[in-house]
Amino acid sequence: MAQNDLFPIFLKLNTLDVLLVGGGNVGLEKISAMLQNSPEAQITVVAPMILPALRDYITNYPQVQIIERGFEIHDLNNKDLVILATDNPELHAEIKVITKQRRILCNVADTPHLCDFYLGSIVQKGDLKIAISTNGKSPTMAKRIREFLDDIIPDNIQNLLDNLREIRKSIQGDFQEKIRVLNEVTASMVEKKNSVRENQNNA
Ligand SMILES: C[C@@]1(CC(=O)O)c2cc3[nH]c(cc4nc(cc5[nH]c(cc(n2)[C@H]1CCC(=O)O)[C@@](C)(CC(=O)O)[C@@H]5CCC(=O)O)C(CC(=O)O)=C4CCC(=O)O)c(CCC(=O)O)c3CC(=O)O
Ligand SMILES: NC(=O)C1=CN([C@@H]2O[C@H](COP(=O)(O)OP(=O)(O)OC[C@H]3O[C@@H](n4cnc5c(N)ncnc54)[C@H](O)[C@@H]3O)[C@@H](O)[C@H]2O)C=CC1
Repeated sequence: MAQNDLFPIFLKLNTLDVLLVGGGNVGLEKISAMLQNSPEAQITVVAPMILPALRDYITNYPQVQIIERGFEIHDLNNKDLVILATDNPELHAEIKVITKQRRILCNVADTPHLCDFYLGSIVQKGDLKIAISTNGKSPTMAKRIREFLDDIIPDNIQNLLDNLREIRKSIQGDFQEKIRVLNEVTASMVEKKNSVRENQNNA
């Protein structure tokens, strides 16, 4: 079976400097994906034309900076991540060469072969966050799975997480003992799934 070789990580965008090149519809999609997840993300947008909807969107995020002009190479200075979202594929290819030389991770919207990383579909329920990727095969399927998971994961999952955090803090004993207690108190979460499976198998 084909395998998804991507390695998911969860970035702290408030501690990184992101450059978004392009401020149109695709730029708006990418910046809202970042800010919905990391409202304090440090983002600079550079583009000669900024979509009014993007300008409106970032009024809630005073740390986001806009530079209204075409991309210049020095825009890459002190950047950790770059997202390219202009309507100029040649420019994307040129910038990608430089980011590679400078070892800055780069996502080129809608151009998988130029990406060092992909954006995922994200389920958010309080502190719980699930990132979904289809290995670039079908972003629409990723979106649908997000909607499905969002629907079935209860909103009060946060209470459960908060309780587990308290239990985690209160357990005495060594590391092994901690793992044993936490496995025990969460066992019912998987037992339920197993019993559904058994019922299905018996049916
Ligand atoms: C490889 C990747 C690279 C990247 O951009 O990071 C990529 C590539 C491409 N997207 C394309 C199109 C669409 N992308 C979306 C939506 C999303 N795309 C996202 C990620 C990714 N898109 C990365 C792989 C993720 C994975 O591994 O699954 C999501 C998950 C995250 C985000 O962008 O925030 C976000 C859903 C967020 C959500 O709602 O949960 C929709 C649907 C819609 O908007 O409703 C469409 C139209 C329908 C369709 O084509 O499916 C095209 C064709 C462009 C063209 O036709 O010209 C390419 C290029 C190609 O495939 O070659
Ligand atoms: N809008 C969409 O949902 C989709 C768009 N695409 C493609 O993606 C590309 C981008 O789409 P949109 O965001 O809708 O286009 P757009 O026209 O709304 O935005 C393009 C942005 O790139 C900026 N730009 C152009 N040259 C630049 C430069 N030298 N430096 C910095 N910024 C520069 C423009 O100022 C503008 O902000 C297009 O090629 C489009 O065909 C593909 C699939 C879907």
